[in-house]
Amino acid sequence: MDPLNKQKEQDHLKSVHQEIVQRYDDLTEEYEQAHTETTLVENNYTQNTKINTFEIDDQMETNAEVQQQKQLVAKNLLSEKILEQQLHQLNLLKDSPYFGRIDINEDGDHEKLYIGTSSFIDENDDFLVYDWRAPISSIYYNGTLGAVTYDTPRGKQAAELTKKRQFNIKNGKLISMFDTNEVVGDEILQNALGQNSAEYMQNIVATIQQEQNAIIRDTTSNLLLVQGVAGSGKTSAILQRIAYLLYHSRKELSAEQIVLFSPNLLFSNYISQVLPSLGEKNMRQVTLAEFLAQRLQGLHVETLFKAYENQMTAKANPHLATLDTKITELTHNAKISADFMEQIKHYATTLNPIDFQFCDIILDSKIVFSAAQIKEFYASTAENLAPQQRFLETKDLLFKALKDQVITEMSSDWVYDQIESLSDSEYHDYLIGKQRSAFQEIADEQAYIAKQIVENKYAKIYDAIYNDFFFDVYAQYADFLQFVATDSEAAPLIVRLFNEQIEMHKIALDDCAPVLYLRDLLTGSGQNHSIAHLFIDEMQDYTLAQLIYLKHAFPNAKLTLLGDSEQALFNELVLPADLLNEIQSNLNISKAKIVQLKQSYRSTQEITEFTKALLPDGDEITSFARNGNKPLVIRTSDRKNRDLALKEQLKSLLKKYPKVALITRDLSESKKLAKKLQVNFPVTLLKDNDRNLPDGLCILPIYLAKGLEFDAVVMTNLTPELYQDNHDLGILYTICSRAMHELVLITSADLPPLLQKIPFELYTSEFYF
Ligand SMILES: Nc1ncnc2c1ncn2[C@@H]1O[C@H](COP(=O)(O)OP(=O)(O)OP(=O)(O)O)[C@@H](O)[C@H]1O
Repeated sequence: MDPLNKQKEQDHLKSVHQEIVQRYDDLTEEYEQAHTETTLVENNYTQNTKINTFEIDDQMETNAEVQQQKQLVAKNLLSEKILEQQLHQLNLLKDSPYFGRIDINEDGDHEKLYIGTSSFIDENDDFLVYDWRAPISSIYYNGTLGAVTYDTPRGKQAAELTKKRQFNIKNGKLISMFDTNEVVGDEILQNALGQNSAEYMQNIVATIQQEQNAIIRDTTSNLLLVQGVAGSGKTSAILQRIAYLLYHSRKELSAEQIVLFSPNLLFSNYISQVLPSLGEKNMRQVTLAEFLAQRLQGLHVETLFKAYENQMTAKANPHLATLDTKITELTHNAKISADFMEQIKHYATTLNPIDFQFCDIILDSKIVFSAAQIKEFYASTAENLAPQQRFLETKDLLFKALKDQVITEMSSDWVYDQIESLSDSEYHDYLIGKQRSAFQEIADEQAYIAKQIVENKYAKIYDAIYNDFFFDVYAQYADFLQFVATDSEAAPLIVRLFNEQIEMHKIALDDCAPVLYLRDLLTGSGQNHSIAHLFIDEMQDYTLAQLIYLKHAFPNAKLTLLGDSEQALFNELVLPADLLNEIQSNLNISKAKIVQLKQSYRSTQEITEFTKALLPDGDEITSFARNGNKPLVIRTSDRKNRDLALKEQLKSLLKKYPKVALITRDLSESKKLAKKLQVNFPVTLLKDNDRNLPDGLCILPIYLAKGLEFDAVVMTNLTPELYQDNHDLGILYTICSRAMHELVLITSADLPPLLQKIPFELYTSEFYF
C-alpha cells in the first residue's frame, strides 16, 4: 500500500474519530442531565401519590397531577433509552468507526463512502459513516470493480465502483488496510479466521461473503431455508440477518418479535454478544426443551439429548431392549411425521362432543362442576362452530355458572357467620380502596364483603376454568392413539405406555408436538400472533411434526430455518431440495427460497479436506485457504495406550491453545473420560444445563458441542464397533468439524470403516503400540 495513501487514511480516521468522541462526550452529558431530571420527576411523583385522596376535589386534582407526572416520567425514560442506545452505538464506532470504503461514480458525481456498524452524520448532515445495512452499502459486499447496481426506494440505481478498500481498525487506530477487487478480500478474512476461539461468537460484519449476504438481505421470503456445510457461517449469517431486519423494518419490528430456537444453552450464551456488538438488542432465545417444558408444565418432558442417550444405550445393548423401548421404536417414525399431525387435525375437527375428555372441577373434595355438566355445556353450543370456538363458549358458560354460584352463595349462613366473626381491622381490610360514600347502607357494605369472601373461596375454581383444567388433553390424546392405531395389534400397548408415563408425570419427546397441537386445536389456546420472525438453528434435529407445531404456535412468523443434513444426529439425512418441498408443502407456505452454502470457513484447509473426505458427497464442499497441521490420527494397540496418547496430546494442545475440547458420542463416555483425566488436568465436564464455555480442557458429548467451535478438538476411542454406519458418520463429521486449528483422532489398531476410506495423504499417522 502506498504510504501516502495510508497517511491520508490515517488523517481521515483521526478526524472522524475526533468527531465521534466529541459527539459521545456531548451525548453523555445530555444523558446524565436527562437521568437527573427523570429521578427528580420520579421522586416528585412518588411524593404526589402519597397525598391524601379522601376528599373528592383533592383527589381529582391529584389524579390529574399524577397522570401528568406519570407521562413526564414515561417520556423522560423513553428519551433516556434512546440516548442510551445512541451512546452504545457511538461507543462501538469510537473503537472502530468503519471497516470499509467504496468509491463510486454515480451520474457524474464521485463519492467516497465509509461503511461501519452504524451511520454517523456530522453537523452539516454529511454521512461520515454509512450503516452497513444501508442500501448503498450492499455494493461493498456484492460488487467487484466496474458497473454495479444497488436497491433504492425508486428501484435499482446504477453506479460505477472505482475502489474498494478494507480496514482493520482497533481502539481508533488504523492497524492495516487493503485495496481489493474481490467481493470481500482474503487478507482481512484470513486474519479474522486465524484468531483463537473466543468465549463469544464475533460478528462478521466486515467480511460478509456474497452468498451470505443473500441470506442477510432477504426480506421477501416467507420461508428461507439455509442449508450450509459445517462452518459455512449459517449462524453468523442469521444473526447478521436479524440485525439487518431490525434496521430494515425499524418502525414495525422490534427484537421482542423475533424468536431464535437454539440447540443448547451453551450455544445461546455463545452467540449472545453478536447483536449487541452490532448495536442491536438481542432477540428472544429458547431451546426446544425449554419451549416444550414451558408449555407442558407439570410434566417432565423428555429432552432431545435424553432421547439420543437412550438411543445410544439401546444401540449398544440390543439384548436389553424392553417391551416399552420396542413400542417406542415402533411408533417413532409415525409420531414424528406430517401425516400424524394431519390425523390429529382431522381427529380434532371431527371430534364428537360425547368423546370430549372433560373432567370434574373439584374444590375441597367436592365436585363444583362435573364432567357430565361440562359436556352438556359443550353440547349446548352451536354445532356449526369450530371445536375451539365451542370450547371457548363452554368456558364462558362455566364462568357464568360460577358467577351465579357466587351470587347464590353470598347470602348463605356460613358467609354471614364469617362476616360476623371478622375483627375490625379484617373488616376494614375488605373495604380498602372503597370510598365511604360508595355504600348507601350497611347491608350494601356487607354484601360487598360477602361477595369477596365467596369469590376468594372459588378463586381456585376461577383459575381452573381460566387455565382449561377441566379438559384432560392427555386422556384425549390417549383416545386419539386408540383411534389411529385401531388396526394395529399394538394399540393397547401404545396407549398403556403413554398413560403410564403420564401417571409418572413424564412425556416422551415424540408425543410433545402432537399433544400440544391437539390441545391448541381443541381449546383455541397456545398461538402467539405477535412473533414476526422465527429462526430455527440446527433444523436437521427437528422433526417435521415439531416444525408443523412451531408454525402453528407462531402463525404470523416468517421462518428462517438453517441446518446441515450431514450433521444429523437425531433424524434421517434428507436432501436439501426434498427438504424444501416437504417443509413448504406441509407448512403451507408461499414464497419459499433455499440458499445453499458450500464454502467452509471455520477450519483450516487441512481439516476441511479431511472432514470432506468422510462424506459421500464431500466434493461439494470448498475449503478456505488457511493452512495448518494435517489432522493427526493415532492408532493404538489397546485402551491403556489410547489413554497415554490422549494425555500426551492434550498436554501439548493445552500449551498451544486456550480452548481444547474432548468431544464424545455420549454423556457416559464424557463422564468416564473426565474422571480419568481430572487427575492430570483441570477439566470441565459440560452438561446440558451449563451455559458457559470456560478456557482450558472441556469434555462434552457431541449434542452439546452443536454450533460451537474450539481451537483444537480431540476424539478418542474411535473403534470399528462404535463408528461404522451412517448414523455414526453424522456424529463423527459433526465432532471433527468443530475444530478450527487442530484435530486429533485416537483410534484402535484397526481404523473404523468410516476412517478407512480417507486417503492417507490427508492426515498424519502415528502409532502407539
Ligand atoms: N464471512 C465471514 N467472515 C468471517 N468469519 C466468518 C465468516 N463466515 C463464517 N465465519 C466464521 O466461521 C466460523 C463458523 O461460522 P458459523 O458458526 O456461523 O457456521 P455454521 O454454518 O453455523 O456452522 P455449524 O453448522 O458447523 O455449526 C465462525 O468462526 C465464523 O465467525
